[in-house]
Amino acid sequence: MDSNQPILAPSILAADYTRLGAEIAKCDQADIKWLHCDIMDGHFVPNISYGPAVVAAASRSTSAFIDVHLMIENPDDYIQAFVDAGADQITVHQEACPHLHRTIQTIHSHDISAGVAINPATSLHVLEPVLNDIELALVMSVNPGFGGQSFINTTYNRLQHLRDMREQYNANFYIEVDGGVNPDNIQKVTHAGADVLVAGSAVFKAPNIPKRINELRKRAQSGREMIA
Ligand SMILES: O=C(CO)[C@H](O)[C@H](O)COP(=O)(O)O
Ligand SMILES: [Fe+2]
Repeated sequence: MDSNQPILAPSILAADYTRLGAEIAKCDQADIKWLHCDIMDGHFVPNISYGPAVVAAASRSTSAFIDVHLMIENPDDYIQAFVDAGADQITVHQEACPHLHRTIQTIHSHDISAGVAINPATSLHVLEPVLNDIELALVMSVNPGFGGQSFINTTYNRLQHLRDMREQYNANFYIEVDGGVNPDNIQKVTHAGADVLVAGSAVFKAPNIPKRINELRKRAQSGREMIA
């Protein structure tokens, strides 16, 4: 973790796929640092999104950090494919990994960052064994599988709790939040402790994408400044 500024990570799940390069170029106009790619397999989550070919295309079209969120069963089987597609970080779900340390080690063996995600109903305590091994913890604020869902309000307390756990363990990972982030709640989300904000619909359904990104970032920063 090397930034004190909140990071906005647009999720291309909500982009217009007929013009993906142009949509990403609009994000680059607002100088995005991270781009979030959502992989869904129809098993771990009840929806299918896209695979490594789309991640490779996205990666070729921007110099942003490619943040891959695997909502799939048996993620170990696909790590190599997403590394080859240009992933700078791969996040797996704790719920999909019976041998979590091994999966994290496999991701690290490719010299990229490793993240672990948890669903809204999963206890934060499952992260304790790996808090000192990861670069990112992803707190889902919706049940994964679809864009455009409403933010679950219990997430605020979970973010505060995870921030306390990070301090207690003297750990150094980003706290990312994903699902239903919008201009009305983003300030409260960073105030609760999130460092990285994924936003799909709030970015790509906006009439002016660069303007919306700047608005979200400004509000995120003001929430961060409210932390004592
Ligand atoms: O992982 C995800 C869904 O499972 C997406 O990253 C998330 O839903 C972003 O979309 P939105 O901002 O529209 O909620
Ligand atoms: Fe995601």
